[in-house]
Amino acid sequence: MATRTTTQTVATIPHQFGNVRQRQVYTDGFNGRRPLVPASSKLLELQAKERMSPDAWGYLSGMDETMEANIAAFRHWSIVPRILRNVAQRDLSVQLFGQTLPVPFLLAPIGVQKIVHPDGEGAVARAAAKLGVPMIPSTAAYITLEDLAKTLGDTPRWFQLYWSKDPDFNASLLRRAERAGYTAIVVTLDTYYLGWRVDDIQNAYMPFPLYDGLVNYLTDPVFRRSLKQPPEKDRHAAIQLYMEIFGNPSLTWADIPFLRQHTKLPILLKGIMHPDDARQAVEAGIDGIIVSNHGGRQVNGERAAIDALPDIVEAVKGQVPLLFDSGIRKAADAFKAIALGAKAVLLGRPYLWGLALAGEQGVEEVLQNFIADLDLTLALSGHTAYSALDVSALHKEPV
Ligand SMILES: Cc1cc2nc3c(=O)[nH]c(=O)nc-3n(C[C@H](O)[C@H](O)[C@H](O)COP(=O)(O)O)c2cc1C
Ligand SMILES: CCCCCCC(=O)C(=O)O
Repeated sequence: MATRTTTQTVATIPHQFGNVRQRQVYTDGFNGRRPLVPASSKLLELQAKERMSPDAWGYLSGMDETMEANIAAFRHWSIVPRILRNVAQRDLSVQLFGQTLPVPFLLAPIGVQKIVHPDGEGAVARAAAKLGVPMIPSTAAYITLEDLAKTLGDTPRWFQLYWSKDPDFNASLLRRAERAGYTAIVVTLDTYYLGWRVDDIQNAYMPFPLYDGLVNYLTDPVFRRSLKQPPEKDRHAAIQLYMEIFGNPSLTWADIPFLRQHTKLPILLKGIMHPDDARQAVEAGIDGIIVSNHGGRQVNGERAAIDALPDIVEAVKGQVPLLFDSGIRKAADAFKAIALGAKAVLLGRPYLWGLALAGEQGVEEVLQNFIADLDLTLALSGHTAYSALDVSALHKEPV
């Protein structure tokens, strides 16, 4: 099967993938069939919007101002290609926490994916596993972290923790993630409340009453013990408890040791936008930082994430790896974030748009396109490895 061959190609020779895929698209025309998803992220977004229910679309969009700013701000930097540098052999891999990731991106944690497609996270995990692209399942997934781990097989996986008000439940999730072979913990710190999302309010839409989206809670022994009746007997009480404990606005830096006490895995904090917070994270012994404004879904009017990255790079001084997300729509965005100092980036909404359009295969095509674009962008800019990029590959544009 043509797609299967491509898949193996990515896993084994990622440095040539851009050309391979381009040849496949131009000469074989995907074995005579049209692509399932557009290669253009703008078209991908438009088609996904047409396919999705207005409620789900509103939820995915979140807020407008910062989301748009995230994308526009990539224009503050441009790539300056170099020539005659022998770029015939290229390396897309990056080393993180002792692991080699085949490509410099991971799939961002995104909750409640079944609102987009009935196969939800399962389809995403299968596509990720085919291509060996690392995935970060959300606490708020529709499929348990254990089942997603089985689907992912050898593909690197990190677990995203929503740090709830119940310490025993948090400890239980961390234990489960370790047992299920996750190799890092991503603690999201910008979502103790959901932001003021006007589309959801207008549509009277919030996905969290969807009982099925709480499987990591419903299957957890600690969560179950806190209920008077099993959730299967009293769904309402389970949902109430979930809503009560989901976010913890009382957390402070003094709580960070709790994480260390309950996991041996590398811990990354997601949602850092201020250099002082980055410094404090390093002082607290955190292993990595994800510079992110949650895709502009939490604080409308917030600074574009890519604009926050250089100051954080400066503050952290290479003491721990930095990752980046919020607004990555094409390889050039990833290239810029990595040249500015991120080790790797998290891909967010675009893979959900692929999911909305064509399930597992849609996600797979989005990822293939992204990898091919990454490879060609590297080659045509005159570089051979993402791990060796630095800010000299960019020009800062006057704003
Ligand atoms: C629908 C949706 C749900 C999300 N759910 C989570 C989540 O469960 N946990 C989390 O840490 N981040 C979550 N995020 C944020 C993403 O991890 C990531 O930060 C964001 O999508 C990046 O912005 P971008 O998609 O515009 O590139 C979600 C984002 C979206 C769009
Ligand atoms: C149904 C649970 C909501 C989890 C939060 C998902 C999220 O992070 C988001 O931005 O939305």
